[in-house]
Amino acid sequence: MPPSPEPVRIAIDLGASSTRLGDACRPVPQKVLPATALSYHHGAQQAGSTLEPEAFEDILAEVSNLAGDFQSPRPALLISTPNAASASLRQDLAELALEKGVGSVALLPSAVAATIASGRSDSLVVDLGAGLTSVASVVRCELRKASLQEHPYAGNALDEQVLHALQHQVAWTCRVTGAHGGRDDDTTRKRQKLGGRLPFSALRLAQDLKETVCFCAHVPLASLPPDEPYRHTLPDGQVIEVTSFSRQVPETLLLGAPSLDAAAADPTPPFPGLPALVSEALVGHEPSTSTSEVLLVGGSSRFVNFRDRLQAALTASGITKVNVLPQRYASWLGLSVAASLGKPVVRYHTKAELEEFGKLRFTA
Ligand SMILES: Nc1ncnc2c1ncn2[C@@H]1O[C@H](COP(=O)(O)OP(=O)(O)OP(=O)(O)O)[C@@H](O)[C@H]1O
Repeated sequence: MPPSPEPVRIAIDLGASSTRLGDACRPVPQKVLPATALSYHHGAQQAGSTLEPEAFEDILAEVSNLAGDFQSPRPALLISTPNAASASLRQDLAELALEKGVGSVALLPSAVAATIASGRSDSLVVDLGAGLTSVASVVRCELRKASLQEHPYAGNALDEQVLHALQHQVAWTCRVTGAHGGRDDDTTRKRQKLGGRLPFSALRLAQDLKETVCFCAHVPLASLPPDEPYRHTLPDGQVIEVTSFSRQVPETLLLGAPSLDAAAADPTPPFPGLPALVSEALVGHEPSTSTSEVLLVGGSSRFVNFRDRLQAALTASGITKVNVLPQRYASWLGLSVAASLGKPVVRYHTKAELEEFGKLRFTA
């Protein structure tokens, strides 16, 4: 009998801003889907959040496209997600994938994937994404849970800071509800000052501004004199002044920020700043490993001067070097490498296990 063919291995990197997926043999994702399973709001990444199976349908449809179909040989999935906050989310996706006909599933915390992408087996990973900032120690390709620090202050929160800074400068074009409370109506578009519910276009504009005009000052902002006003023209021709927020917004990653929803019934805690998170993580970090270096990943770490400022801020914690990976999607690359390494880095779970225990039992 001829040996059964190897299953196609598909890597899925579930992020808050997008889902990256593709054939795990390739070093870059074949598809980048806009965020679906993890919503824009960081609230969806709180521990214990669950999602309806429909939230994963477009992801599984893409897996089916990439693998040909779910029949023989059934694809093997390798899923990377933020480290702890969305544990129930990755469990849901893994179990649903097995029920839909995927052959086997493995999970890799994103800190482990980033470590593997850097060519190491140990590191202290600082990941600044869209929904989550996390610091985690990885030893011999395993996440040290005692070290894990996560906070929902990341790229999305910075977008909200930019919006807040713009609220007295910009009139937004947005859809308003029709006169009879019906659904949004193109004919009732009006210009209105920012307030109440934010139009998605406003958040998108804030994100673009953050990525293009915001940067870190080369030394702490408090030690610098006020800068000259700088004007920027928005796509609709409005002119705004950006100096009031362009350096302040990324600075909050280092200095910390108050709770964004302090008035809510269940507000998120204030963000203590990255140096404080790293100090906390170092308490659970094994001293035998590379304690003097940090691996910095995630889209929100890409501000000009940010790496150097972080390195300077971490010297008090004994960190002498902050390394960055040049790849845009470092954890996807790590998944791809892990897929080729196989065991012991990756442990695949099957439907038989799901049927026997009623739930998959992941260690990470
Ligand atoms: N050049 C840039 N400067 C600042 N921020 C950027 C830049 N490029 C991307 N970002 C921000 O990075 C974030 C996306 O990063 P990333 O892809 O690492 O997140 P994710 O993996 O989807 O999210 P999470 O890790 O929270 O699940 C977005 O908030 C985006 O605006």
